Amino acid sequence: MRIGTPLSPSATKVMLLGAGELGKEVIIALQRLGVEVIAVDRYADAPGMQVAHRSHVISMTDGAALRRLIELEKPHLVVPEIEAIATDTLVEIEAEGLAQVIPTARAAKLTMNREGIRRLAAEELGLPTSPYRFADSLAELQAAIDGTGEEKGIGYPCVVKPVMSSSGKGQSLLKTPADVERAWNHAQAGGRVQQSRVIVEGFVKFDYEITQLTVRAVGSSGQVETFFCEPIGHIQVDGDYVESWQPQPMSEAAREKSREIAEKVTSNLGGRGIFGVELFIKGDQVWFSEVSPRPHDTGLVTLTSQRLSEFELHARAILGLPVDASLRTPGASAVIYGGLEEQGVAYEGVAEALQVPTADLRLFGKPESFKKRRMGVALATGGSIEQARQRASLAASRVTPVSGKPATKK
Ligand SMILES: Nc1ncnc2c1ncn2[C@@H]1O[C@H](COP(=O)(O)OP(=O)(O)OP(=O)(O)O)[C@@H](O)[C@H]1O
Ligand SMILES: NCC(=O)N[C@@H]1O[C@H](COP(=O)([O-])[O-])[C@@H](O)[C@H]1O
Ligand SMILES: [Mg+2]
Repeated sequence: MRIGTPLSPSATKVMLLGAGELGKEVIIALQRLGVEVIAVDRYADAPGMQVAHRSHVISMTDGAALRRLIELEKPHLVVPEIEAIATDTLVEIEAEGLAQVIPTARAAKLTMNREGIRRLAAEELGLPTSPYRFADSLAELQAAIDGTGEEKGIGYPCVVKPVMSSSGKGQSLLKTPADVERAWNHAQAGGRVQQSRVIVEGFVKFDYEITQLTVRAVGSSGQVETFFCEPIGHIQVDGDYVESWQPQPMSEAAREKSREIAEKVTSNLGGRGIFGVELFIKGDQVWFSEVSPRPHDTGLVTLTSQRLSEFELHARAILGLPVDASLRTPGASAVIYGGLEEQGVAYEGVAEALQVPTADLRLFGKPESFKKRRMGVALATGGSIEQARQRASLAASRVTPVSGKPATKK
């Protein structure tokens, strides 16, 4: 593997499709290795665009626009950073040999839609998952929950999600029949793309949930091998992550099963790169939930807890370079939300946050804040997970997004 000089004919060129907080860190890792990086997203000044060599604003679900851009830029690698992409175009691009899609175009296509990855995991690979059904209308959703003569329903409690969405958008927990219509309407409003189909899943009463970061990278054998990071524990509120820590203590049996499931699903998806395998754990029992064939938001903790963060691991793996997935120290991350709806916000309390021992911050630089938009993250390490979590949460709580408008003179 050789790496060229950016902005010269020898450049090694990587295009990120999606340039949010996760892409920004991947881009920084690639920049450090002397890679030429092109960032793409649906809006200008996305976090990753601020650290890339150049950027483009397009609708990434528009296949023709995506193809034109790839033909123009001729990247060696195309790296999806979000799921809502014209993945059929990626399949074509890969087949035509125009660029290599990370980890594979098929992985991007299957995981863009909850139906693709769920059917692969449960029906083809036989992995344990929550019971599930799909529905295209309110009536079908009700029938999927209640059951029909011959088919048992999912029942209550259950979870309804648009088949294409992320970070909990459009997701509802249903406890009684009175919740069904609201859940259907919420899913219709919350999907990332225009798509009415939903999945309804039986609610898994897990003890805790983890992200099993799994890296497929060239190993000492010269072949692609599988490497596991220590499990990441996390807390989700309304389907969106608010806190994560590493390592999550687990029984030996649950840890082994988690790695087996992660190995099965990632080796089927193939290619090189990092995957975030989401698993629910109860005692020694493990359920597969979903997988991101890319860095995972809960893995932001690895910026402080691992020798190589999940972003550096992704950068190395996709370039065919060796990886080291080892833990450095217990660590934790805590999310900083926008809290207000405004462009160009400012952040107060940064110095106070960084006074917390071991604390670090990432402010993503998103041009527009929404109440529930993730704008930054606090990181901390500690002698124990508890200490790291307390420090990260304290640091996050000290950062306050405020109006960035100049104060008007009286
Ligand atoms: N069937 C279920 N049983 C219990 N909890 C669930 C179930 N499905 C989802 N959850 C809870 O909601 C969270 C988000 O669900 P899921 O990962 O499917 O949504 P998402 O929109 O893809 O989120 P992200 O993009 O952040 O991964 C889970 O991590 C879990 O806490
Ligand atoms: N769970 C998926 C996830 O965390 N994705 C991350 O959030 C960004 C979108 O943020 P936005 O919605 O604030 O634009 C994505 O670009 C990615 O970095
Ligand atoms: Mg998830």
